[in-house]
Amino acid sequence: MAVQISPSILAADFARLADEAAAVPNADWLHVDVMDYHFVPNLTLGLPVVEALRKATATPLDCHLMIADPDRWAPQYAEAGAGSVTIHAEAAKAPIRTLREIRSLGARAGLALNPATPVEPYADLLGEIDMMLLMTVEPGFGGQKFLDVVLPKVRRARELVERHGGRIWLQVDGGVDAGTIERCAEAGADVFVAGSAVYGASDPQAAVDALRAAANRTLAT
Ligand SMILES: O=C(CO)[C@H](O)[C@H](O)COP(=O)(O)O
Ligand SMILES: [Fe+2]
Repeated sequence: MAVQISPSILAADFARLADEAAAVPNADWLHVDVMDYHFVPNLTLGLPVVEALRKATATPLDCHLMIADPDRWAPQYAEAGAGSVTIHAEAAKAPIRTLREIRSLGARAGLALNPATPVEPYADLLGEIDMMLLMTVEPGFGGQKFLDVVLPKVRRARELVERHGGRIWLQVDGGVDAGTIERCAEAGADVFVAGSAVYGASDPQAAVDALRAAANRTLAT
């Protein structure tokens, strides 16, 4: 399992996004939280910003759509050049069609589950996805406290993914920092989103390196 770190620009300075992307050249992805005031009680950014970011950085964009109608909008994020597009299981009405469309447009397809959404009902969809995102906070805001209660689900998701061939990435998102990343890695996550822990640090690049080292240490033991 190769550890990947995806800094969330939700915690970056929105007035200086190109500089903030350049501040983490060692990141595997840039995590882009799209919120629409409907699926979550917050509003962030949408397609025009993703299109602009795409031109401003070579780091692939990991778009996390917290929107009420992902079936309608997700393909456009793939068309805008996102390397990965993740939709929420709680919001999608036609997840199989939408996940297939994302893939057909050349992006990786992700399925996200809120903290209280069980993973087992989605076991049959593993063939349709490249990544599963397990929320470790309630979606909507950065800087929240990590929910330990999700860790057993991370373990169960890892077992399902392994039974399916181990090809699917397992991402955790929310409250991931130097104090929680080891528990996530130990439970089986391999892609780590970190907002405050990266952009709240005085040296975001060093914070990415430290998170990666902590996750790798856990996987080595
Ligand atoms: O999807 C999200 C919130 O809905 C964010 O990606 C997440 O909260 C990252 O921020 P932090 O690391 O500060 O918790
Ligand atoms: Fe996110």
